Amino acid sequence: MMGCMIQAWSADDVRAAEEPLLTAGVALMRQAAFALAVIVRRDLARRRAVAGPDGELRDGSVRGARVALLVGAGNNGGDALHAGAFLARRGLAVTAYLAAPRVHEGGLAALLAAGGRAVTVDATPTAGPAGDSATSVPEAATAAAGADVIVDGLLGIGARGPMRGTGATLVEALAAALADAPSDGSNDGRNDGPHAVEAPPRRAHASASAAATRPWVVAVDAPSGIGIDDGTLPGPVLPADRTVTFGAAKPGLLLPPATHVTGAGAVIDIGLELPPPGRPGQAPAVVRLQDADVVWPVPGPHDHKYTRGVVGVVAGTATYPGAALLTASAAVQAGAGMVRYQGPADVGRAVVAARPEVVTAGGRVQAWVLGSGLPATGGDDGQRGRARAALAAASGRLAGAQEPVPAVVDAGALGLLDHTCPAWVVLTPHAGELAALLVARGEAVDRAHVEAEPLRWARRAHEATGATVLLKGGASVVVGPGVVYAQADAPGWLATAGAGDVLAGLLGAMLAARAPEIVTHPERAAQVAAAAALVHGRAAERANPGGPITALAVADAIPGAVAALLAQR
Ligand SMILES: NC(=O)C1=CN([C@@H]2O[C@H](COP(=O)(O)OP(=O)(O)OC[C@H]3O[C@@H](n4cnc5c(N)ncnc54)[C@H](OP(=O)(O)O)[C@@H]3O)[C@@H](O)[C@H]2O)[C@@H](O)CC1
Ligand SMILES: Nc1ncnc2c1ncn2[C@@H]1O[C@H](COP(=O)(O)OP(=O)(O)O)[C@@H](O)[C@H]1O
Ligand SMILES: [K+]
Repeated sequence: MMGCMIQAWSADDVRAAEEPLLTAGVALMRQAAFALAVIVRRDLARRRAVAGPDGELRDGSVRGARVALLVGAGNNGGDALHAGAFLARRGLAVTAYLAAPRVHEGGLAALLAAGGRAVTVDATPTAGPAGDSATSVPEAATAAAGADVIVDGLLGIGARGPMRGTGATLVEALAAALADAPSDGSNDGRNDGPHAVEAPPRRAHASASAAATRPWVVAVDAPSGIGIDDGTLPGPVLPADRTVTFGAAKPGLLLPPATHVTGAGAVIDIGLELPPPGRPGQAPAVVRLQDADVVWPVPGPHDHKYTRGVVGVVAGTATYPGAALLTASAAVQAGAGMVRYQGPADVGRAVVAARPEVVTAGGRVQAWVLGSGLPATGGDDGQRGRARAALAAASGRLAGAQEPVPAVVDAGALGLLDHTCPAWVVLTPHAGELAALLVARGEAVDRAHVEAEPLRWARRAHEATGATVLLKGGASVVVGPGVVYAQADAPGWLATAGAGDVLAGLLGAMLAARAPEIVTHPERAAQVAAAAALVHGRAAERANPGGPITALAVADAIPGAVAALLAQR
């Protein structure tokens, strides 16, 4: 692994990595809790910024700020309690809401000794741990919703299944209470991943409006109740503005849908060795590429159009001619040596009129882009036949044909896969298309199932077809042989017709540029697909930062996005 990609390790691997340190007596929890407290203080100070004499905003005082700790039965609650003790010692008003009959004893003792309060939360209050009082779930939710910051320490990597018990009812009540409170906009909903430790922007603090503003929610290790290893949302979860995670990112922080409730990130180094001692060669469960990880061949003096890669496009029909232009444009803008279009003559003429770089003459190609703008059923039989022939050639199944080459199989071409594919064939379905592909293979699954468990179903599709699978969505999941990538690089504005056609063309150009390498090392196709999702997202952002975009504008923003990535080298 290279660059600065984010590696997420399974809960089991993280535990295995913690074990030797805990055996050696390293105080991992105190390290974790101290880092958590520092980040909570810093985020709070930013949110309470005040204007200095020069008019510049400066971090504000956090003294007296109200901190609500949500504390579960395990060590995740222990982290929250110890962090609360640090914060109480710095003058913050810390109250722990204990959502379990027994909580981490050392953490509770530390909090009480530091001047914090603890309240047992229960529908039918009974005597709780020493030094606390009791409250009902609605009272606790109302009180926590009125705090300046909520620290969610209900469940971490010990979570099994949907959150149960008092923690679950508390989170449900709190989520309802918070939904009514206005946000101050500190978190714009963008998830830059666990390594994005930047503090929220400074906001001028006005006590009247601050009282009405919803609290900043900091998740300890993970938003409690997410599927730590699979990124599912099996039950109640409190969406976080920041997730402070220990030792390494966890898969659920990167994978959809849970990645959308993690907020900003922060991975705290607590000295874990990963892969864990005793598991050499163990790979991270999920990887997220960062800008520096994008491999983009830069042409040199000996290159010519054929070494740069020729992309063959079989996309668009008389009914959906726009897909042809979007796919071909993206391939051109991504720097393909040449783009050859195959399709109905009038569609080809329209493509060439708009993009004179495209040729319609036949010839050798180094990667195919197949199926964008081809309906799943019916439509243009000629175009379907071309796509089927190109897919067979790409897969190496056409007697006497050229060497196999990578292929992107999109939209209507997904239904043409009747054989097992090599992994240099990359499928690019959205959730509905992935469900249809699996239904055709005997699975009982629909779009909603795929959206709820994207990793599971993308993996199933990879296993069923052999192909690399790029499952598109607000965050995209790529599954190839032995690897999983999860990219969340795009603004929501990218959810617009034709955006997927642009991704297909872009990915085709990226595969064509490295075709011989990808066919020799098909496991690398997944990394190229993940990089294409990243570049696609960056281009979308550049197309119109913060506002609506069109698919063609995304294609036209690819050159600038690539230049910006290369300039970071
Ligand atoms: N080891 C260390 O020193 C370090 C650990 N660290 C921290 O520890 C965290 C892991 O701690 P952990 O192993 O105690 O598990 P944790 O996530 O707190 O939950 C376990 C408790 O929850 C319960 N429970 C389970 N599922 C449930 C559900 N669905 N709904 C409701 N309850 C459920 C479960 O009950 P049980 O299943 O046993 O009945 C048990 O009581 C980790 O994320 C990190 O924050 C860091 O400080 C670094 C050093
Ligand atoms: N909410 C979202 N946020 C960011 N990107 C999104 C979102 N929804 C979809 N996308 C991306 O937009 C593209 C849509 O592709 P697709 O569904 O195939 O549309 P089309 O078939 O119209 O081209 C995909 O690349 C997908 O990852
Ligand atoms: K948590």
